[in-house]
Amino acid sequence: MKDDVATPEDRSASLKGMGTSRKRVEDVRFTQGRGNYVDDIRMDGMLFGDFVRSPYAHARVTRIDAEAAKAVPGVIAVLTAADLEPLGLHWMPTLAGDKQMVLADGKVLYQGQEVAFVVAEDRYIAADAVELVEVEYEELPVVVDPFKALEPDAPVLREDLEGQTEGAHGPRRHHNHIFTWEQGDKDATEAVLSEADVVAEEMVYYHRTHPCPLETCGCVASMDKVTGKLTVWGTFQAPHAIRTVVSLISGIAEHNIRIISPDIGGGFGNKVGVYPGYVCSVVASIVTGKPVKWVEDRMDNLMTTAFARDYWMQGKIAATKEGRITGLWCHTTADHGGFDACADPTKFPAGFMNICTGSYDIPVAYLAVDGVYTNKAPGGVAYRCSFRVTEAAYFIERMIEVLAIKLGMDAAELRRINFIRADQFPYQSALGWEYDSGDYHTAWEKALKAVNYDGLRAEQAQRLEDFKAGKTRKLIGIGLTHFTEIVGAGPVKNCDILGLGMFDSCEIRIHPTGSAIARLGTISQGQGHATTFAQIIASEIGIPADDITLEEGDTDTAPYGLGTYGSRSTPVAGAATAMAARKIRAKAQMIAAYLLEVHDDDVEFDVDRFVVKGAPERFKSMKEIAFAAYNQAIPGLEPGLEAVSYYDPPNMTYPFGAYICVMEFDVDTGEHEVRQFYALDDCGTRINPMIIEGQVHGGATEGYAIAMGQEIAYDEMGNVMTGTLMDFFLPTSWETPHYTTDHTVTPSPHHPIGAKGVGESPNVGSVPCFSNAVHDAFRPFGLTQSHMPHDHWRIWRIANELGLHG
Ligand code: PCD
Ligand SMILES: [Cu+]
Repeated sequence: MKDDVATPEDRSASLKGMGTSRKRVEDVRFTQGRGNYVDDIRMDGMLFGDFVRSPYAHARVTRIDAEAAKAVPGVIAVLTAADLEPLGLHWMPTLAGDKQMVLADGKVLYQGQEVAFVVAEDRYIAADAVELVEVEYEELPVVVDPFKALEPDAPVLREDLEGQTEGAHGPRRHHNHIFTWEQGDKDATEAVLSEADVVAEEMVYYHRTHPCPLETCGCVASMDKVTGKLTVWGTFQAPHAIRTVVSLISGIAEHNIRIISPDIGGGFGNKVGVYPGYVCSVVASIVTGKPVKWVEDRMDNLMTTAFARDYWMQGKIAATKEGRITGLWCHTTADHGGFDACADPTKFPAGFMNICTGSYDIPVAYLAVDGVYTNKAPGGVAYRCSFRVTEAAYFIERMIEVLAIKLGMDAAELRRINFIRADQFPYQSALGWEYDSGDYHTAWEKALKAVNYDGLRAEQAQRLEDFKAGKTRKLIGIGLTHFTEIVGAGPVKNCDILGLGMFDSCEIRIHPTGSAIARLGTISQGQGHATTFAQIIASEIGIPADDITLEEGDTDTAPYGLGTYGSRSTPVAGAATAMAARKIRAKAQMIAAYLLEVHDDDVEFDVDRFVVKGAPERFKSMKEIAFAAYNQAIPGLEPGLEAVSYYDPPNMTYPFGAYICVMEFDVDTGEHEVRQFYALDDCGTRINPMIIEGQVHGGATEGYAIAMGQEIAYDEMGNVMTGTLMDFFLPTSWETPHYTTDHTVTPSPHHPIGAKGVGESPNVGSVPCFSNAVHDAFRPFGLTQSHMPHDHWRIWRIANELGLHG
């Protein structure tokens, strides 16, 4: 038999298990135009919805006249808040404990807000009719600046909350104030700051941006009046949570709701939240008895769905003369827009921003975050870090640079002397986290060596001399970052969303002939879960990954899970997958021992079989065991071979990375060139190195976009200045830098396979890296801090303000 002669290495290779760069199975479908996205769904009699949106950022809605729109042939209905009110659906709960208007109820709070929902026989008729809905607005004063929003005489944005001094996250001290969240020891930190040798202080702003996935948000809602069953296909990153929310707000029993996330064309956090379009489509389907589709256009998506960041972070960092950091202080003003619609775990209204001590051993720290309402779109979920770790990493990595300037020190050296040492893990941070594992010094040295750091600094110094001598107009900037991520929300004891604990799940069913299907509570949006989760199972139970079907996103078949965001799939659902596989392996072991007529303890697992200890020629392959399981394998033992695991992780995982980039800046035009970008990631055990590399390329490209040009900008009237791809920067292959990827492996001690997440890391790490390169180039001329995005105009302006234009 072939089986008998194959070496364990050959057998292992044929499984395509963990550690192999297995090709992405989903790409066969995607590259041949056979993906199935929401907009591909077509049903008999399907209607289309489109929104009338507010042109004003703050206005009272005094009259809505839909008569002309309703008269258009093919228009079926026009919904307004007045129609939703009797159903109690004119407002909906947000994932952050706030409530949000589904359709304008008396006033609008941001440009693009949903005012009325037109339902028609086709999309074009709906769009035409939208133009005919007459809405009268009475303009109100607009606030787009969160600091101005907190002034005593600022206009009242949320009239529905007037007089409410208690919010979802504690006391409110002003009519536009949402919450104050405090972590750490304020007094101790302030004491350290007042006595320190050196204190560096800076306002670090992380601008408002947007993930802009290729596919916009959308859904098809179909209420079957005969069966009473509501099915909704949609771009949902958390299908089960959506099902529960729909049940809670509609009163439809949860078993009568089926949520399906088909293929998703990129999520990046944009598709975590609940949008008015979903609610309106469901209501319209119930009212009309027909399926209703709603799909945003690009402007809808950019202007109204979950934005990212918009954090003003005032920082102070204290150190000794030698550069040992002694304390960190941060006060953040967080601009949440018109409604607080973030998707952070309940106890963390500013997400995990308290990871802002970063990779450094900082004895005391204090963080306060004030959430503020402004006349901008709500959200704050996205992107590539749902939980504000990007903001935290940007803050600390900028503060380190600012401190290095103040100390007159090399920033690589400053990091080195402050890193948490390998022997300090598990490490308790001053702001309350227990970092599971890390080896920062090793990663840092490897990175510095890989780019020849000293050589780069010498070249940079030479260039500076040449610049001063008038021989060149280009400066070199070296960007450094060492980030620590926190992903895998999360232990149910401290992480829930709307009361739903953030565990995750996997169910595996082995078929008689030894192939299998696995279903998870997560949902891939392009990450390649069908490829990687099968690899975990392959390694755990010895069935080739190619023989395993992986399914996600259908709430009628998948076990309950909290979905995919915050790089939680690998840390949580990945762990559930390994645990479910191990349950199967345990039963397989019993069956194998019985068939081999030895005691359970006398067989051991060997790649794809159980062998009798000391007698490897006596074995039962997993294939044989699977078949036996469907007969009376062991008298009295229940037939079948399947298992489910609901996994509540004991801790988060803490991936980290060392990123270095080299950029050149043309002082006269403000143009830049990314000469080199080196990314070392440590995500613990690596499941699929090729997919990890793809994640790093994608995340770093998004980071490049954010740092160097991407922004959702508003004018003072609250108009979105960047609502189309003409103004919103999305890098193409032309602008995208070349990346060098590298890694170290420090497994997570508590994760069953030692894996940590990686999807978010490259964004968390690359933004400060690019931004630090900009600042580094101009450091010799006195630049300490300037706001992103560092587009050509802003870089030109820096050069100009520093007097470099002669
Ligand atoms: N160690 C390791 C880790 C990991 N991995 C892989 O990698 C990936 C990823 O993972 P993770 O990290 O775990 O993550 P997830 O959960 O899955 O996902 C999520 C993320 O993911 C990322 N990436 C991506 N990609 C794509 N393609 N698309 C998309 O959309 C996206 N998104 C983004 C985001 S944004 Mo948020 O939502 O904001 O929070 S979060 C996020 C997958 O596949 C996995 O399996 C491996 O292999 N290994
Ligand atoms: Cu995150």
